[in-house]
Amino acid sequence: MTRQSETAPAIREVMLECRDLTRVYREGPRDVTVLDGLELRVRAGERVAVVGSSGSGKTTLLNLLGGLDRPTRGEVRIAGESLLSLGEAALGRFRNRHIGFVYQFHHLLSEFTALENAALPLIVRGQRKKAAEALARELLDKVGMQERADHKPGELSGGERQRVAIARALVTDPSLVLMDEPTGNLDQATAASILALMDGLAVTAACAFVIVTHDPALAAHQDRVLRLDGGRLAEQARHA
Ligand SMILES: Nc1ncnc2c1ncn2[C@@H]1O[C@H](COP(=O)(O)OP(=O)(O)OP(=O)(O)O)[C@@H](O)[C@H]1O
Repeated sequence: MTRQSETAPAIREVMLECRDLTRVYREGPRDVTVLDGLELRVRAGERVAVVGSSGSGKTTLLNLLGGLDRPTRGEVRIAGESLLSLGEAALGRFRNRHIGFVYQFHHLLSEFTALENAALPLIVRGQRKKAAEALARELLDKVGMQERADHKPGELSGGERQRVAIARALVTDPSLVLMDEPTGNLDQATAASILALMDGLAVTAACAFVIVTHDPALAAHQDRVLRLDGGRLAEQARHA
């Protein structure tokens, strides 16, 4: 007799969990509740798209998931660790260790080359420059930036800078990648190669992805599509 574990894929660990996540902004005399008791669970290797109208709170949510902002109420746990329990320095180390960011403002360092920018998270982590740059070069190859690895951000197009940011986000082999319109500036062929790279990482490295997008094709490519509305997430589609 075949055991269950030999036939069914193992249920993977929860990599990201939000409970009762609430963010209220104070605007003069009144409070604006943007996220209101939001719940979310993303497993290792799962890719989730978050869609929603402008102003629905997608950026607010990404900032809370990445520990760039603190919730008014509720909590975010990543790889079993509650972000609220971490002080600023520990949070910085935790981010470097577990989270890859691809946000719309790439914040590449202008005086460094594409290669140096992509290697930076590993250098910050204490890895030697040569080893860090070898890994960064591999990632730049995968995003089609091998020819321009020695150029500085000012000498790159918007889409090229975006690809360097993607390489930088993935170079640390993160548990969770948070992306805001990751393929927005890219042509179809380049976007397709980035999606293939993400698919590969979800499978081989069990990386979890949360991808904010207005692009229906990018959303439809993910395992689940969640819609942010009224401060909470509701499942719009499930493809897995
Ligand atoms: N620091 C802040 N102080 C007060 N209100 C804020 C602040 N940041 C965001 N908001 C408000 O919170 C709401 C959600 O903003 P957010 O940027 O998260 O939306 P979004 O879904 O990412 O929008 P878009 O798709 O247009 O980028 C908006 O009404 C916005 O004006």
